[in-house]
Amino acid sequence: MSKTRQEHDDRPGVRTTRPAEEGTDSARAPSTGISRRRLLGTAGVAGATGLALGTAGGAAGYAAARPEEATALTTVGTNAVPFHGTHQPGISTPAHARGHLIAFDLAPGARRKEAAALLRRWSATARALMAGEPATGGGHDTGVALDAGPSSLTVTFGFGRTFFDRTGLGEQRPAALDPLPPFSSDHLDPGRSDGDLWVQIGSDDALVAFHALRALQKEAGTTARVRWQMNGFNRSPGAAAHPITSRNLMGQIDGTKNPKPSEPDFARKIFVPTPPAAGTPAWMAGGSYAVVRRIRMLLDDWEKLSLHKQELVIGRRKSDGAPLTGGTETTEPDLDKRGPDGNLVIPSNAHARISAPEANAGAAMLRRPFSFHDGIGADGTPDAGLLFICWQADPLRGFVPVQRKLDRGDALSAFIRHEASGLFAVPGGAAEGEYVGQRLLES
Ligand SMILES: C=CC1=C(C)c2cc3[nH]c(cc4nc(cc5[nH]c(cc1n2)c(C)c5CCC(=O)O)C(CCC(=O)O)=C4C)c(C)c3C=C
Ligand SMILES: [Fe+2]
Repeated sequence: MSKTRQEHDDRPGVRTTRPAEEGTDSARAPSTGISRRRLLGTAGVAGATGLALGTAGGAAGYAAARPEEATALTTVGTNAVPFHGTHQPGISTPAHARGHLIAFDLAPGARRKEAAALLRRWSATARALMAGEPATGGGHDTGVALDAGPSSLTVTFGFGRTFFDRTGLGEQRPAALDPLPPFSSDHLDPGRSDGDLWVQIGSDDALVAFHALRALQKEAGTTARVRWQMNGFNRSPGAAAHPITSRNLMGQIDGTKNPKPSEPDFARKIFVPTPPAAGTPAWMAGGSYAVVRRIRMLLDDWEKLSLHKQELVIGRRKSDGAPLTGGTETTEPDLDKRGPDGNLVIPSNAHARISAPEANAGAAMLRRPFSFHDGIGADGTPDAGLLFICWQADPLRGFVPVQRKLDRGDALSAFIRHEASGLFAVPGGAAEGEYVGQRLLES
C-alpha cells in the first residue's frame, strides 16, 4: 500500500502534500505502488510521494491559479492526479507549469471502429502515465520521463464537430458543437484550428509532458494524423514565495474571477449535468466544452503603454490584481465609482468590466490557459501570447456571448490577435475499466 499522505486545505484549490513516512518506499507511484523506474528495471526515485486531488475528488482544484501553500520542490514530481472519475482530469485541476495541445484528423478510411480502438489505447496510456508508470502501447517506452514521478500529469480528450460525420455518429453530435460565430477581430488560420480529435496534456514537469505527448502521438498510428500542435507554460509550482494567481505574458494577474470549485454552482456552470438536458446526447453527461483560442499578444505595442494606461485597459492593478476602485485582488470592483474628474474609475471599455458575468447575462466560464512563446519573428516581434482555453457546460452560454461583447469594444483588443480557434466536446471521465468516449463510440 502506498504511504502517500494527502492533506486537503478547505480553501478552494489548495492542495497540500507532505512527505511519506520515513522508511517507506519513496519511489512508489501513488495509485499503483509501482514506480516508473522500477517497471523499467532501474533504481528508485528520490523524493516523497504525494497524491494530488483529481477532479473526481470534488472541491479543490482552482484552475487558473496555483494557490497551494509554498511547496518544497522535491514534492512536485510525486503528485499524481487520478485518471478515472466523473469528469476528465485537466479541467478543474490546478494550472500546470507545462502544457501541450494537439489536434488530430482521422486518416482516410478510419471510422468508428478504428476511432474506438484509438480511444481505448489512448486511455490506457493516459492512465498509466498519470500514475507514473511507463507507456504501455506503441513499442518500448522512450525513457524521457524515466527519473520523474507523475508530476501531476493530466491527459484530456475531446471530439471536434467533424469527428461525428466521419465516424457515422452524426446523430450523436451535440448542437453545442455548431461552429462558433465569426468575430470581427478574428485572424484565424484554418490549419491551426479545429480538428476531429483534441488532446490536452498538462504536467508540472516539461519532460513528463513531452513524454506523454510523444507516446500519444505515436499511438495514433495510422488511425489519425496530427493537424496542429501547440506548446504552453505557466509559472512553476513553488516559484513564488506565496500562493498567488498566475500572471500572463502582459504581466497581469490572470484568473482572479474564475469560478471556484468550492462554489455551489461551479458544476452547473462548467459541466454537462447527469442526465443531460433534453437535446444534449446522453454520452456528454459529466462532460464539458472546451473553447481553445491561440491569442497572439502584440507585446511591443503593449509594453509602450504606461503602467497607468495598462491598468485602465484591464480595470485592475498590475501589481496585485486589485480592482482600480481599491482593496485587494479579491475585493469586488465598484463599477459605478467615479474619480474627481467625473470619469468612471474602471473605464467603460475595461476588459474586466465587459467580460464579467454581470455584464453578460450571467455567462460564465472557467479559464485555464497556458502562455506560449514560439520564437521571435524576422521583424523582431515575439510570437507569444495566450493559449486561451475556457471550459463551460454550454459554449453558447459561456464563451460566445462574452467574446461577442469583447469584440464590440474591449480596450484589450488593440493589443491581441485571435489566430486560431477550436471547439471540442469533452466527454465525462472514464469509470474504472472504461475508456474515454466509450459511451459515445459504443452507443
Ligand atoms: C471570451 C472570453 C475571454 C477572452 C478571449 C479573454 C482574453 C484575455 N483576457 C486577458 C486578461 C484578463 N482577463 C481577465 C478577466 C476575464 N477575462 C474573461 C474572458 C476572456 N478573456 C473573463 C470572463 C474574465 C473575468 C471577468 C470577471 O468575472 O470579472 C483579467 C482580470 C483578472 C481575472 O479575473 O482573471 C485579465 C488580466 C488576456 C491577456 C486575454 C487575451 C490574451
Ligand atoms: Fe480575459
